Amino acid sequence: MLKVQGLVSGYGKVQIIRGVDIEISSGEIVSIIGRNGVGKTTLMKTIMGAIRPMAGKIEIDGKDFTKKPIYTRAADGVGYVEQGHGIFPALTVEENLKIGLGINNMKKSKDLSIAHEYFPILLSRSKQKAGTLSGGEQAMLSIARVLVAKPRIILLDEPSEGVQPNVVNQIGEIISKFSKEMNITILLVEQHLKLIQSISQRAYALDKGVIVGNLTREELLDNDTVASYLTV
Ligand SMILES: Nc1ncnc2c1ncn2[C@@H]1O[C@H](COP(=O)(O)OP(=O)(O)OP(=O)(O)O)[C@@H](O)[C@H]1O
Repeated sequence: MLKVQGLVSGYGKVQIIRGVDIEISSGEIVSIIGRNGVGKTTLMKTIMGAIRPMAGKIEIDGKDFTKKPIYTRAADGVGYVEQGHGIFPALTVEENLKIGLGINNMKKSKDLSIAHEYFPILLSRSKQKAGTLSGGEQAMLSIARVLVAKPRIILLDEPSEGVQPNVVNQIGEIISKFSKEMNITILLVEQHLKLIQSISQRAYALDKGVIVGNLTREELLDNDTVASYLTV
């Protein structure tokens, strides 16, 4: 479904991602784990088209995405939940969700039912300004906003950030549920060990811009093994 080969990217002339290979099948939930600053967000942004690769190839469903810009991704079924959730705080929950439907559909009363089906709390908060939501609700909104476009793959960058532990569990269960029911592939960047372990089928470990581990589900469930990739 997603195939990344020999990917090199960074900022200016500085290489942060230094030859990454990743392969994910349709419907899989796969995590990228690694310490702070190893390049996880840079990798996600490169796959998403926000950073142009210096070398390598990105394929999604057999189509070459290497040089495609970020704004074509949503129409091609690729959703991105950026680190820090990326919601619009001055807009209402409903307006944020409508943005997920695409700029052309903003004024139409399009179907947001998928968002409400998986995140019912957002229905009761429809008219509330997104900036006044709790951390957990903001995380839910950021995921729901991508979900309304019915993507085939979602890149999720640290959805647990600023979210209470019990709500992180709840969000994890919802991600697993819609991934299974809608056959959505998930590439997850996380530091939150429990979330990684509860929903990932396997994981890649990233260190200094290269893949240093390819962990099976069994290896992921071993706290010491995972911790060795997450701690400094
Ligand atoms: N816009 C930028 N310009 C230059 N360097 C950057 C930029 N964004 C990130 N970097 C650098 O790239 C490196 C990797 O950062 P990145 O955010 O990808 O790491 P990360 O693994 O996602 O970290 P974290 O877990 O803290 O989010 C860091 O050294 C960072 O300082």
